Amino acid sequence: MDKTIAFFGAGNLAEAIIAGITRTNVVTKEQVLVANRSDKARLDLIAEKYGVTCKRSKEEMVQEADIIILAMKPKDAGDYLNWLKDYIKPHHIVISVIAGLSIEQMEKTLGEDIPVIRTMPNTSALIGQSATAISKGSNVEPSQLYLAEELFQTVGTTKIVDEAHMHTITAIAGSGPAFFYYMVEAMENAAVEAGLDRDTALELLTQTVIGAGKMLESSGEDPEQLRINITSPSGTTEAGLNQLMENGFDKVIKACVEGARKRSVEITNGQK
Ligand SMILES: NC(=O)C1=CN([C@@H]2O[C@H](COP(=O)(O)OP(=O)(O)OC[C@H]3O[C@@H](n4cnc5c(N)ncnc54)[C@H](O)[C@@H]3O)[C@@H](O)[C@H]2O)C=CC1
Ligand SMILES: O=C(O)[C@@H]1CCC=N1
Repeated sequence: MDKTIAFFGAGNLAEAIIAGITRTNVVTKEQVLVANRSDKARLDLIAEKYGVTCKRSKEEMVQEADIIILAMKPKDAGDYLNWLKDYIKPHHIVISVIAGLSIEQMEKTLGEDIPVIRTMPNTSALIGQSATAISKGSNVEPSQLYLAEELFQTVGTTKIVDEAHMHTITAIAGSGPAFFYYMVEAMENAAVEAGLDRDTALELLTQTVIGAGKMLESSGEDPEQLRINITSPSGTTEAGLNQLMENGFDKVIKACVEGARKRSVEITNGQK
């Protein structure tokens, strides 16, 4: 890809994407420019680890960039967009990974003529396994959308979606890995309480999650059928599932997804 990519924000998510795009050589390291607001040590670490360029001024970065990636927290996005609007040109493509920041909000500040793309990746980008949803603004050419897909395909799979679904997608795919990690933590703790050593528990759980994910991906069965296949009548799985059902698992998960989704709506509405 003959494009220069400027990251504004060098946090966890930016690092995951930088790791992916530098690993796959979709652009050269020199074509990746990174800025952070204040944490210089963090920037030095990113420069050392990935060989990307972290020494340009923010103004120079915008001038050199073809693609500008917004990777700061939602609360910092407004100030940054207000700054960017004086430097941005219609040849730039702006890609946001920020939860709750709408295309309308970006276009309103930057101008209707600026191509703006909203995405929702997750931190599995670090190992090339993100599930990234992508929505395009009103001024995005098919070739520009393709470029965004190409970029995020270096860190996993991509799916073009209607922006209206971004709140839900942020809950299940952006935040989603954290919910699975929490479930693994809970299962690990339960196994340890029952006397298994932590390392063995985590090793077995990790492969169990990987195996289940790969079955979902490639067995051709839906999750319900895969669950049924494991559940022998009067067996151990049935006994465990009964506990989940009796203790309101479905309700808890629904509340979890709804809580995350609602928070995304609140962020869009400017709530702290
Ligand atoms: N962490 C995750 O799993 C995911 C995060 N996101 C989104 O990615 C964004 C970043 O999240 P994290 O990386 O977790 O946050 P983080 O807090 O680790 O990193 C954000 C960085 O942006 C920097 N920053 C703030 N204002 C800046 C500016 N004007 N110019 C340059 N840098 C600036 C901060 O100094 C900080 O280092 C958030 O908006 C979040 O909604 C999206 C999907 C998943
Ligand atoms: O928790 C957050 O707000 C971000 C967005 C999706 C995942 N992490």
